[in-house]
Amino acid sequence: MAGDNKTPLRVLITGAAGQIAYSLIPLIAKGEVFGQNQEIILHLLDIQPMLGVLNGVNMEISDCAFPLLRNVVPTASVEEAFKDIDYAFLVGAMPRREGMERKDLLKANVKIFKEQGGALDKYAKKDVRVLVVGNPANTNALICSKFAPSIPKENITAMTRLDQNRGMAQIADHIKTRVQDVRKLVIWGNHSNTQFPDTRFVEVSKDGNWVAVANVQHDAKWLKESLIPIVQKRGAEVIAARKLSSAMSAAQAAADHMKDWFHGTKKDEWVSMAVVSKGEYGVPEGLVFSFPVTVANKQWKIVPDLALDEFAREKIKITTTELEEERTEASAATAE
Ligand SMILES: NC(=O)C1=CN([C@@H]2O[C@H](COP(=O)(O)OP(=O)(O)OC[C@H]3O[C@@H](n4cnc5c(N)ncnc54)[C@H](O)[C@@H]3O)[C@@H](O)[C@H]2O)C=CC1
Ligand SMILES: O=C(O)CCC(=O)C(=O)O
Repeated sequence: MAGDNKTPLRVLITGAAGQIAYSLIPLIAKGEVFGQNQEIILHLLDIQPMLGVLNGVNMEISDCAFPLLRNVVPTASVEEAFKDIDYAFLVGAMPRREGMERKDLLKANVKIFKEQGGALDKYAKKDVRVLVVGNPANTNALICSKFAPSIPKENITAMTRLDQNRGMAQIADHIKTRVQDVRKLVIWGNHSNTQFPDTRFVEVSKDGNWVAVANVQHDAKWLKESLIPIVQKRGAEVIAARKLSSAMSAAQAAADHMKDWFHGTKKDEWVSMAVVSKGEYGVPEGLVFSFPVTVANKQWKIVPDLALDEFAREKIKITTTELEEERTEASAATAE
């Protein structure tokens, strides 16, 4: 029976009248994130001028007749939206248009995340788990956490799962296998074109066994060099084609991120999440940085002791420098 006897989870989506939310809402309401026995109360936040559109979205939610959906709270009130929430997808922010870099969004968007950090601090449950999707996602998460001092820093993460999914799909296509037969692609760093998609640990399932990608037919140069710019520039490529940024795939990645955080990762599976650094792999403390993680009991853990060669170190340095610059800019913008 839908929901069983469990208490419903209060799940917030911000930017709820926007395009990512439109694809994300049904994934959550159908039980694909928190499970088929978990009832949900959806809190949907957007800004006042979008309330008419949000009302239309709410009508469609009703028309879907989702069995797991106990209630919907569509609102432009930050207090109402963040009140007692268990999980938050912070999507609402200005998206990039053609010709812009994600960091061009920084000044406008970090102010939103300063306000929402304050709202998490004041109104959300203290063990709330947060996924920041709105760009620049890593630095927005850092700012959000800075203004939510009562929420553990580990509970505020940012999304690089779309980059992981993009890379895994490209690899599967390249070596002519199924995407579920590829694992351990690592995204290091920023959700930007400095990110480092690292293929050195990739494994492929062959005849029922996982083997290093080096042991299957592949083009080593493509894997080491070509894949990196493909993944780094995929967001811009979609914008150029659609005249809008990725939405269906972003929603799927957000659902994947939260599902793994909620249910845990499979044995020997790594996923990439941007999480607060405590200095792992030489990344400065406090940056929200994408690492390979495993998850158990709703706690992520960075995969330890991976060897970094000169190439990897250089790439990680580039994305680290960008995140440090973003942190400086964001601190200035939120002090204004
Ligand atoms: N981390 C990632 O992998 C990805 C991140 N993104 C980012 O996600 C964000 C949203 O993208 P879309 O849904 O396509 O944009 P959209 O423009 O369709 O929707 C954004 C929504 O956010 C709302 N919004 C703006 N300020 C808000 C506030 N203070 N509180 C609540 N809602 C607010 C807007 O009114 C709008 O309805 C963008 O920043 C985009 O760049 C998009 C794809 C992937
Ligand atoms: O690239 C962008 O700014 C659009 C959204 C995004 O972050 C992505 O598609 O990866």
